[in-house]
Amino acid sequence: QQKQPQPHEAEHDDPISRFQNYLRINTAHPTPDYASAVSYLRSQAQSIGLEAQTLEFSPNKPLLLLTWRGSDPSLPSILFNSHLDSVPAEPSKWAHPPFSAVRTPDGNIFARGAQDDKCVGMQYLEAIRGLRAKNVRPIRTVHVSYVPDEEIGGFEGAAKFAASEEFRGLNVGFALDEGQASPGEEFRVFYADRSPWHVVITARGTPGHGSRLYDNSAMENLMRSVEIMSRFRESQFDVVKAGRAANSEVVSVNPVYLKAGIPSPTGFVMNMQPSEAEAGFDIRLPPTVDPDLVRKRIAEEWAPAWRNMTYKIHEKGPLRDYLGRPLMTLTDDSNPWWSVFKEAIAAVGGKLAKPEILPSTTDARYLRQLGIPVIGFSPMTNTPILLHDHNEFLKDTVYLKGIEVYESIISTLSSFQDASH
Ligand SMILES: CSCC[C@H](NC=O)C(=O)O
Ligand SMILES: [Zn+2]
Ligand SMILES: [Zn+2]
Repeated sequence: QQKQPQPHEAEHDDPISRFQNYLRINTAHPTPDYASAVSYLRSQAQSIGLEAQTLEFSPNKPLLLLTWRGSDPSLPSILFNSHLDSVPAEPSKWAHPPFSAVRTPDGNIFARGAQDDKCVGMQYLEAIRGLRAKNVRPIRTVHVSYVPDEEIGGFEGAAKFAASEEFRGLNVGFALDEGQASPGEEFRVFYADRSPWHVVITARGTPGHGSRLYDNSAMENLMRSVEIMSRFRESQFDVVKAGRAANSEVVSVNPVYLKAGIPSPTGFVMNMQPSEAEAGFDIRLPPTVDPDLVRKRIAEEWAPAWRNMTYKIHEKGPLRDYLGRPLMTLTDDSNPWWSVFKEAIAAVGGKLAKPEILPSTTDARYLRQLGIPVIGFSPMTNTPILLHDHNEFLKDTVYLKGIEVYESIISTLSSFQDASH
């Protein structure tokens, strides 16, 4: 029987309280409190006996790196990554305040970040705490990183970390990063992310009186593009609805803003047709799609110059690794890390779902860009997918099971010996 949450729960020192403490630090954008999060995690690392260093690749954007030294530091290390930041929350839409980390009588812990991804960040630490208590000593060195700014692209966080001398010095052979919750019994695993493009299309055209019918207005030009893009969106979605591809295996094109009109003190001028109109789209490309074909489609169909359109493609991160290969981690027996990972899951009675492409995007892409194999994984079974949603929560028993899963993963991976890896 769970007790009602009490304000003094933060004083307790058990895995759930420590998770709640981390969740209560407001690291939501646009003003994430990174300093408090890093200071809390450093104190946890110290109580476990891990080495800690804070790196700062951009001012006020600290990155915490913890290290559990292995007995054979010549072997490539293993990295467990998570991000410090969260997306914002609208408190009025939540049943419990988003930074209260309230635990309800049925064990659900409500907080922004409970699934994305403060759970894994703390579970890594709890697993290491548990292993050290059992006197396990890793052969490979284990690193745990807490990076800023994942939710806004990772450009000042993981991207700079991956490009740094410090990172090169870690000699990372394999990494784990966040995944997504699984509503069923099987753990979901992700071998790739989709790459985000933010695309802005702008139409120009003839201005004129609101009563006139004429060709080539900016609005007409923009709306024609929006129709064409909507049709493409539908065609991709149809493939998913027909069961021929997963959501994350097609190109998603979603309009996110429309901007046009001539402002007036009371809203917009209603009897003038504007000379400029703009729309913004969130586009996601699976690694299996040729980006040049999408570029061509944008240039020729979605924003053609002959319809007085211009466009900007903001590519948010890399699409290929340093050898020009799509950013995918092999999940077959040719990748020994994958086999060892599978073993570790089976050892705690876990079932793995068929590996998937993540519909969204994580910092894993910056590591895969370096050729490092990365698996996206957040051990949450029987859990609704609530990342970025209202009332994000994680059940206490699911959280605790995840610690056990990581104990198995960390001990198995860190004791894996193979001459060529
Ligand atoms: C521009 S990169 C954005 C990264 C972000 N990550 C998680 O939600 C996402 O939108 O997928
Ligand atoms: Zn995340
Ligand atoms: Zn997120």
